[in-house]
Amino acid sequence: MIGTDIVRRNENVLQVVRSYYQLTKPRIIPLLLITTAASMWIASKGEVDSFKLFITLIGGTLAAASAQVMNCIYDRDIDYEMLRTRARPIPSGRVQSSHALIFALVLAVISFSLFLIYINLLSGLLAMSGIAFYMLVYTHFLKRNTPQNIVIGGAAGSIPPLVGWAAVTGDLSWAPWILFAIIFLWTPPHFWALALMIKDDYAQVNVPMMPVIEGEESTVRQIWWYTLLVIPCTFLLVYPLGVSGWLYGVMAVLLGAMFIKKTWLLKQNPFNKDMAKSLFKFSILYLMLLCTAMVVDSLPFTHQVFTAMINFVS
Ligand code: HEM
Ligand SMILES: CC(C)=CCC/C(C)=C/CC/C(C)=C/COP(=O)(O)OP(=O)(O)O
Repeated sequence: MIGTDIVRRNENVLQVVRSYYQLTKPRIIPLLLITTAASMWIASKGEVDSFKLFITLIGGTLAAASAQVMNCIYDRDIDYEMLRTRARPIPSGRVQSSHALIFALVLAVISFSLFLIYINLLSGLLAMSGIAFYMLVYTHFLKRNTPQNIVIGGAAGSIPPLVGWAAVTGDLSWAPWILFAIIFLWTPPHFWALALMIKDDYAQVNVPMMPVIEGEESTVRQIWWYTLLVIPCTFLLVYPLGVSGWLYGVMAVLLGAMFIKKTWLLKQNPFNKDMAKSLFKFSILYLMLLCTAMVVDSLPFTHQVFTAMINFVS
Protein backbone atom coordinates (compact mmCIF):
# COMPACT_ATOMS: atom_id res chain seq x y z
CA MET A 1 0.00 0.00 0.00
CA ILE A 2 2.79 2.38 1.05
CA GLY A 3 4.73 1.35 -2.09
CA THR A 4 1.76 2.22 -4.36
CA ASP A 5 1.42 5.61 -2.60
CA ILE A 6 5.08 6.42 -3.26
CA VAL A 7 4.78 5.40 -6.93
CA ARG A 8 1.64 7.55 -7.29
CA ARG A 9 3.32 10.54 -5.60
CA ASN A 10 6.35 10.20 -7.89
CA GLU A 11 4.05 10.08 -10.91
CA ASN A 12 2.31 13.25 -9.71
CA VAL A 13 5.61 15.06 -9.22
CA LEU A 14 6.71 14.00 -12.71
CA GLN A 15 3.39 15.22 -14.13
CA VAL A 16 3.85 18.64 -12.48
CA VAL A 17 7.45 18.94 -13.72
CA ARG A 18 6.31 17.96 -17.23
CA SER A 19 3.56 20.60 -17.18
CA TYR A 20 5.91 23.41 -16.14
CA TYR A 21 8.40 22.26 -18.78
CA GLN A 22 5.66 22.38 -21.45
CA LEU A 23 4.75 25.93 -20.38
CA THR A 24 8.16 27.09 -21.60
CA LYS A 25 7.45 25.90 -25.21
CA PRO A 26 10.81 24.10 -25.12
CA ARG A 27 11.02 23.10 -28.79
CA ILE A 28 11.61 26.69 -29.90
CA ILE A 29 14.42 27.47 -27.44
CA PRO A 30 17.31 25.48 -29.05
CA LEU A 31 17.21 27.58 -32.24
CA LEU A 32 17.20 30.80 -30.19
CA LEU A 33 20.30 29.46 -28.41
CA ILE A 34 21.98 28.53 -31.69
CA THR A 35 21.67 32.15 -32.85
CA THR A 36 23.10 33.33 -29.51
CA ALA A 37 26.02 30.89 -29.73
CA ALA A 38 26.81 31.81 -33.35
CA SER A 39 27.00 35.46 -32.37
CA MET A 40 29.35 34.62 -29.47
CA TRP A 41 31.64 32.63 -31.73
CA ILE A 42 31.91 35.43 -34.28
CA ALA A 43 32.41 38.05 -31.55
CA SER A 44 35.27 36.05 -30.03
CA LYS A 45 36.80 35.21 -33.44
CA GLY A 46 36.31 31.48 -32.87
CA GLU A 47 37.82 31.35 -29.38
CA VAL A 48 34.82 31.58 -27.13
CA ASP A 49 35.26 31.21 -23.38
CA SER A 50 33.41 28.02 -22.46
CA PHE A 51 32.25 29.23 -19.03
CA LYS A 52 30.86 32.43 -20.56
CA LEU A 53 29.16 30.40 -23.29
CA PHE A 54 27.63 28.04 -20.74
CA ILE A 55 26.27 30.80 -18.49
CA THR A 56 24.96 32.84 -21.44
CA LEU A 57 23.12 29.84 -22.87
CA ILE A 58 21.61 29.01 -19.46
CA GLY A 59 20.63 32.66 -18.91
CA GLY A 60 19.21 32.83 -22.45
CA THR A 61 17.23 29.61 -21.93
CA LEU A 62 15.72 30.93 -18.71
CA ALA A 63 14.83 34.30 -20.29
CA ALA A 64 13.21 32.70 -23.35
CA ALA A 65 11.36 30.23 -21.11
CA SER A 66 10.11 33.07 -18.90
CA ALA A 67 8.84 34.95 -21.98
CA GLN A 68 6.99 31.87 -23.23
CA VAL A 69 5.39 31.16 -19.84
CA MET A 70 4.11 34.76 -19.66
CA ASN A 71 2.74 34.38 -23.20
CA CYS A 72 0.95 31.17 -22.14
CA ILE A 73 -0.67 33.03 -19.23
CA TYR A 74 -1.76 36.00 -21.34
CA ASP A 75 -3.06 33.89 -24.24
CA ARG A 76 -4.85 31.24 -22.13
CA ASP A 77 -8.24 32.29 -23.48
CA ILE A 78 -7.38 31.85 -27.17
CA ASP A 79 -5.19 28.83 -26.43
CA TYR A 80 -8.30 27.17 -24.95
CA GLU A 81 -10.28 27.87 -28.13
CA MET A 82 -7.69 26.52 -30.59
CA LEU A 83 -7.36 22.76 -31.11
CA ARG A 84 -3.56 23.07 -31.58
CA THR A 85 -3.06 24.76 -28.20
CA ARG A 86 -5.94 23.43 -26.08
CA ALA A 87 -3.78 20.80 -24.39
CA ARG A 88 -1.27 23.41 -23.11
CA PRO A 89 -0.89 23.31 -19.30
CA ILE A 90 -3.01 26.39 -18.44
CA PRO A 91 -6.04 25.91 -20.73
CA SER A 92 -6.13 22.20 -19.85
CA GLY A 93 -6.23 23.12 -16.16
CA ARG A 94 -2.98 21.42 -15.17
CA VAL A 95 -1.29 24.67 -14.01
CA GLN A 96 -2.93 27.72 -12.42
CA SER A 97 -2.13 31.12 -13.96
CA SER A 98 -0.95 32.51 -10.61
CA HIS A 99 1.52 29.65 -10.16
CA ALA A 100 2.72 30.08 -13.74
CA LEU A 101 3.31 33.78 -13.11
CA ILE A 102 5.49 33.03 -10.08
CA PHE A 103 7.39 30.48 -12.20
CA ALA A 104 7.93 33.04 -15.01
CA LEU A 105 9.16 35.70 -12.58
CA VAL A 106 11.55 33.27 -10.87
CA LEU A 107 13.00 32.27 -14.26
CA ALA A 108 13.48 35.94 -15.22
CA VAL A 109 15.12 36.83 -11.90
CA ILE A 110 17.53 33.87 -12.09
CA SER A 111 18.35 34.72 -15.71
CA PHE A 112 19.07 38.39 -14.95
CA SER A 113 21.13 37.49 -11.86
CA LEU A 114 23.27 35.03 -13.85
CA PHE A 115 24.01 37.68 -16.49
CA LEU A 116 24.69 40.34 -13.87
CA ILE A 117 26.95 38.22 -11.67
CA TYR A 118 28.88 36.23 -14.26
CA ILE A 119 28.62 38.15 -17.56
CA ASN A 120 27.69 41.84 -17.67
CA LEU A 121 24.80 44.26 -17.17
CA LEU A 122 24.24 44.93 -20.89
CA SER A 123 23.62 41.27 -21.79
CA GLY A 124 21.24 40.95 -18.81
CA LEU A 125 19.31 44.07 -19.81
CA LEU A 126 19.08 42.87 -23.41
CA ALA A 127 17.70 39.48 -22.30
CA MET A 128 15.12 41.23 -20.10
CA SER A 129 14.20 43.57 -22.98
CA GLY A 130 13.51 40.42 -25.05
CA ILE A 131 10.97 39.27 -22.44
CA ALA A 132 9.41 42.75 -22.20
CA PHE A 133 9.18 43.18 -25.98
CA TYR A 134 7.70 39.73 -26.57
CA MET A 135 5.13 40.19 -23.79
CA LEU A 136 4.16 43.84 -24.08
CA VAL A 137 4.74 44.69 -27.73
CA TYR A 138 4.01 41.36 -29.47
CA THR A 139 1.61 39.49 -27.16
CA HIS A 140 -0.29 42.45 -25.66
CA PHE A 141 -0.34 45.19 -28.28
CA LEU A 142 0.17 43.52 -31.66
CA LYS A 143 -0.86 39.87 -31.76
CA ARG A 144 -4.63 40.45 -31.59
CA ASN A 145 -4.67 43.82 -33.36
CA THR A 146 -2.71 43.86 -36.61
CA PRO A 147 -1.53 41.47 -39.35
CA GLN A 148 1.87 43.14 -38.98
CA ASN A 149 2.05 41.56 -35.48
CA ILE A 150 4.86 39.14 -36.25
CA VAL A 151 6.80 41.59 -38.43
CA ILE A 152 7.29 44.06 -35.56
CA GLY A 153 7.04 41.38 -32.85
CA GLY A 154 9.78 39.45 -34.64
CA ALA A 155 12.21 41.90 -33.07
CA ALA A 156 11.88 39.96 -29.79
CA GLY A 157 13.13 36.74 -31.38
CA SER A 158 15.99 38.71 -32.98
CA ILE A 159 17.43 39.84 -29.64
CA PRO A 160 19.35 36.62 -28.68
CA PRO A 161 22.35 37.38 -30.98
CA LEU A 162 22.58 40.83 -29.36
CA VAL A 163 22.71 39.11 -25.96
CA GLY A 164 25.46 36.78 -27.18
CA TRP A 165 27.55 39.58 -28.67
CA ALA A 166 27.18 41.78 -25.58
CA ALA A 167 28.16 38.82 -23.38
CA VAL A 168 31.50 38.54 -25.21
CA THR A 169 32.39 42.17 -25.91
CA GLY A 170 30.36 44.20 -23.40
CA ASP A 171 28.98 46.37 -26.20
CA LEU A 172 27.22 46.23 -29.59
CA SER A 173 28.71 46.96 -33.01
CA TRP A 174 27.42 46.61 -36.59
CA ALA A 175 27.81 42.81 -36.79
CA PRO A 176 25.28 41.91 -34.04
CA TRP A 177 22.78 44.32 -35.59
CA ILE A 178 23.19 42.50 -38.93
CA LEU A 179 22.51 39.21 -37.11
CA PHE A 180 19.46 40.90 -35.58
CA ALA A 181 18.34 42.01 -39.07
CA ILE A 182 18.81 38.49 -40.50
CA ILE A 183 16.44 36.97 -37.91
CA PHE A 184 14.06 39.92 -38.14
CA LEU A 185 13.70 39.45 -41.93
CA TRP A 186 13.64 35.65 -41.61
CA THR A 187 10.70 35.68 -39.18
CA PRO A 188 7.88 36.54 -41.67
CA PRO A 189 8.72 33.66 -44.07
CA HIS A 190 9.16 31.37 -41.04
CA PHE A 191 5.91 32.24 -39.33
CA TRP A 192 3.63 33.01 -42.27
CA ALA A 193 4.48 29.64 -43.86
CA LEU A 194 3.16 28.06 -40.65
CA ALA A 195 0.23 30.51 -40.47
CA LEU A 196 -0.83 29.42 -43.98
CA MET A 197 -1.23 25.88 -42.60
CA ILE A 198 -3.13 26.86 -39.44
CA LYS A 199 -5.02 29.87 -40.80
CA ASP A 200 -8.44 28.50 -39.73
CA ASP A 201 -7.29 28.13 -36.11
CA TYR A 202 -6.29 31.79 -35.92
CA ALA A 203 -9.45 32.90 -37.80
CA GLN A 204 -11.61 31.02 -35.29
CA VAL A 205 -10.23 33.12 -32.38
CA ASN A 206 -10.04 36.40 -34.37
CA VAL A 207 -6.25 36.66 -34.30
CA PRO A 208 -5.48 38.75 -37.39
CA MET A 209 -2.57 36.76 -38.79
CA MET A 210 -1.65 37.78 -42.36
CA PRO A 211 -3.29 34.82 -44.20
CA VAL A 212 -6.54 35.43 -42.26
CA ILE A 213 -6.70 39.14 -43.16
CA GLU A 214 -5.10 39.37 -46.60
CA GLY A 215 -5.44 35.80 -47.88
CA GLU A 216 -2.96 33.26 -49.20
CA GLU A 217 -1.82 35.05 -52.37
CA SER A 218 -0.91 38.30 -50.64
CA THR A 219 0.82 36.44 -47.77
CA VAL A 220 2.92 34.39 -50.16
CA ARG A 221 3.86 37.51 -52.13
CA GLN A 222 5.08 39.12 -48.90
CA ILE A 223 6.98 35.94 -47.91
CA TRP A 224 8.72 36.19 -51.29
CA TRP A 225 9.84 39.81 -50.69
CA TYR A 226 11.13 39.09 -47.18
CA THR A 227 13.08 36.11 -48.52
CA LEU A 228 14.64 38.33 -51.21
CA LEU A 229 15.63 40.79 -48.46
CA VAL A 230 17.04 38.32 -45.94
CA ILE A 231 19.48 36.68 -48.37
CA PRO A 232 21.53 39.80 -49.27
CA CYS A 233 21.48 40.67 -45.59
CA THR A 234 23.27 37.38 -44.79
CA PHE A 235 26.08 38.40 -47.21
CA LEU A 236 26.78 41.61 -45.27
CA LEU A 237 28.72 39.62 -42.66
CA VAL A 238 31.25 38.76 -45.38
CA TYR A 239 31.20 42.11 -47.16
CA PRO A 240 31.55 44.88 -46.06
CA LEU A 241 31.80 43.76 -42.42
CA GLY A 242 34.37 41.01 -42.97
CA VAL A 243 33.48 39.19 -39.72
CA SER A 244 32.74 35.93 -41.61
CA GLY A 245 34.72 34.36 -44.43
CA TRP A 246 34.49 32.20 -47.55
CA LEU A 247 33.06 29.06 -45.93
CA TYR A 248 30.14 30.96 -44.45
CA GLY A 249 29.76 32.92 -47.71
CA VAL A 250 29.42 29.73 -49.78
CA MET A 251 26.87 28.29 -47.33
CA ALA A 252 24.90 31.57 -47.34
CA VAL A 253 24.69 31.44 -51.15
CA LEU A 254 23.67 27.76 -51.26
CA LEU A 255 21.13 28.01 -48.46
CA GLY A 256 19.81 31.27 -49.93
CA ALA A 257 19.28 29.59 -53.31
CA MET A 258 17.32 26.78 -51.64
CA PHE A 259 15.27 29.28 -49.64
CA ILE A 260 14.39 31.18 -52.85
CA LYS A 261 13.44 27.95 -54.62
CA LYS A 262 11.08 26.87 -51.80
CA THR A 263 9.49 30.31 -51.65
CA TRP A 264 9.15 30.51 -55.45
CA LEU A 265 7.37 27.14 -55.55
CA LEU A 266 4.97 28.33 -52.86
CA LYS A 267 4.45 31.60 -54.75
CA GLN A 268 3.26 29.55 -57.74
CA ASN A 269 0.96 27.47 -55.48
CA PRO A 270 -0.21 29.76 -52.64
CA PHE A 271 -2.95 27.35 -51.50
CA ASN A 272 -0.71 24.29 -51.33
CA LYS A 273 -0.39 23.45 -47.61
CA ASP A 274 2.31 20.82 -48.23
CA MET A 275 4.52 23.45 -49.83
CA ALA A 276 3.85 25.83 -46.95
CA LYS A 277 4.81 23.07 -44.52
CA SER A 278 7.95 22.34 -46.48
CA LEU A 279 8.95 26.04 -46.39
CA PHE A 280 8.23 26.25 -42.65
CA LYS A 281 10.46 23.24 -41.93
CA PHE A 282 13.14 24.54 -44.27
CA SER A 283 13.13 27.97 -42.59
CA ILE A 284 14.24 26.29 -39.36
CA LEU A 285 16.91 24.22 -41.09
CA TYR A 286 18.08 27.36 -42.95
CA LEU A 287 18.74 29.36 -39.79
CA MET A 288 20.28 26.38 -38.03
CA LEU A 289 22.72 25.67 -40.86
CA LEU A 290 23.51 29.34 -41.46
CA CYS A 291 24.46 29.75 -37.78
CA THR A 292 26.47 26.51 -37.85
CA ALA A 293 28.36 27.86 -40.86
CA MET A 294 29.09 31.08 -38.92
CA VAL A 295 30.56 29.03 -36.07
CA VAL A 296 32.67 26.69 -38.23
CA ASP A 297 33.86 29.63 -40.33
CA SER A 298 35.02 31.51 -37.23
CA LEU A 299 37.21 28.67 -35.90
CA PRO A 300 40.99 29.21 -36.09
CA PHE A 301 41.24 25.67 -37.52
CA THR A 302 39.17 26.70 -40.55
CA HIS A 303 41.51 29.62 -41.19
CA GLN A 304 44.54 27.34 -40.95
CA VAL A 305 43.02 24.92 -43.49
CA PHE A 306 42.14 27.79 -45.81
CA THR A 307 45.64 29.31 -45.59
CA ALA A 308 47.21 25.88 -46.24
CA MET A 309 44.99 25.44 -49.32
CA ILE A 310 45.95 28.88 -50.67
CA ASN A 311 49.65 28.14 -50.12
CA PHE A 312 49.27 24.77 -51.83
CA VAL A 313 47.57 26.26 -54.89
CA SER A 314 49.95 29.25 -55.27
C1 HEM B 1 7.33 36.70 -33.65
C2 HEM B 1 8.14 35.74 -34.04
C3 HEM B 1 7.74 34.27 -34.12
C4 HEM B 1 6.51 33.70 -34.10
C5 HEM B 1 5.16 34.38 -33.98
C6 HEM B 1 6.72 32.26 -34.18
C7 HEM B 1 5.70 31.34 -34.11
C8 HEM B 1 5.87 29.98 -34.11
C9 HEM B 1 4.80 29.04 -33.89
C10 HEM B 1 3.35 29.39 -33.64
C11 HEM B 1 5.34 27.80 -33.96
C12 HEM B 1 4.61 26.47 -33.77
C13 HEM B 1 4.79 26.09 -32.34
C14 HEM B 1 3.80 25.10 -31.85
O1 HEM B 1 3.26 24.31 -32.62
O2 HEM B 1 3.59 25.11 -30.61
C15 HEM B 1 6.75 27.97 -34.21
C16 HEM B 1 7.64 26.93 -34.32
C17 HEM B 1 9.00 27.11 -34.26
N1 HEM B 1 9.67 28.30 -34.18
FE1 HEM B 1 8.87 30.14 -34.43
N2 HEM B 1 8.05 31.99 -34.24
C18 HEM B 1 8.71 33.18 -34.19
C19 HEM B 1 10.05 33.37 -34.17
C20 HEM B 1 10.94 32.35 -34.01
C21 HEM B 1 12.35 32.53 -33.77
C22 HEM B 1 13.04 33.89 -33.64
C23 HEM B 1 12.89 31.29 -33.67
C24 HEM B 1 14.31 30.91 -33.42
C25 HEM B 1 15.34 31.63 -33.80
C26 HEM B 1 11.82 30.32 -33.87
C27 HEM B 1 11.99 28.96 -33.89
C28 HEM B 1 11.00 28.03 -34.05
C29 HEM B 1 11.20 26.59 -34.09
C30 HEM B 1 12.54 25.87 -33.98
C31 HEM B 1 9.94 26.02 -34.23
C32 HEM B 1 9.61 24.51 -34.36
C33 HEM B 1 9.29 23.93 -33.04
C34 HEM B 1 8.87 22.48 -33.24
O3 HEM B 1 9.75 21.65 -33.49
O4 HEM B 1 7.68 22.19 -33.11
N3 HEM B 1 10.66 31.00 -34.08
N4 HEM B 1 7.05 29.29 -34.30
C1 LIG C 1 15.96 37.38 -25.52
C2 LIG C 1 14.66 36.73 -25.37
C3 LIG C 1 14.20 36.42 -24.03
C4 LIG C 1 13.91 36.51 -26.46
C5 LIG C 1 12.65 35.76 -26.40
C6 LIG C 1 11.96 35.88 -27.70
C7 LIG C 1 11.01 34.77 -27.95
C8 LIG C 1 10.44 34.03 -26.80
C9 LIG C 1 10.72 34.47 -29.21
C10 LIG C 1 9.85 33.36 -29.62
C11 LIG C 1 8.87 33.75 -30.65
C12 LIG C 1 7.79 32.72 -30.78
C13 LIG C 1 8.15 31.31 -30.94
C14 LIG C 1 6.54 33.07 -30.77
C15 LIG C 1 5.39 32.12 -30.79
O1 LIG C 1 4.28 32.86 -31.13
P1 LIG C 1 2.91 32.73 -30.34
O2 LIG C 1 3.19 32.78 -28.88
O3 LIG C 1 1.97 33.75 -30.84
O4 LIG C 1 2.48 31.28 -30.80
P2 LIG C 1 1.22 30.39 -30.44
O5 LIG C 1 0.18 30.69 -31.46
O6 LIG C 1 1.77 28.98 -30.58
O7 LIG C 1 0.80 30.71 -29.04
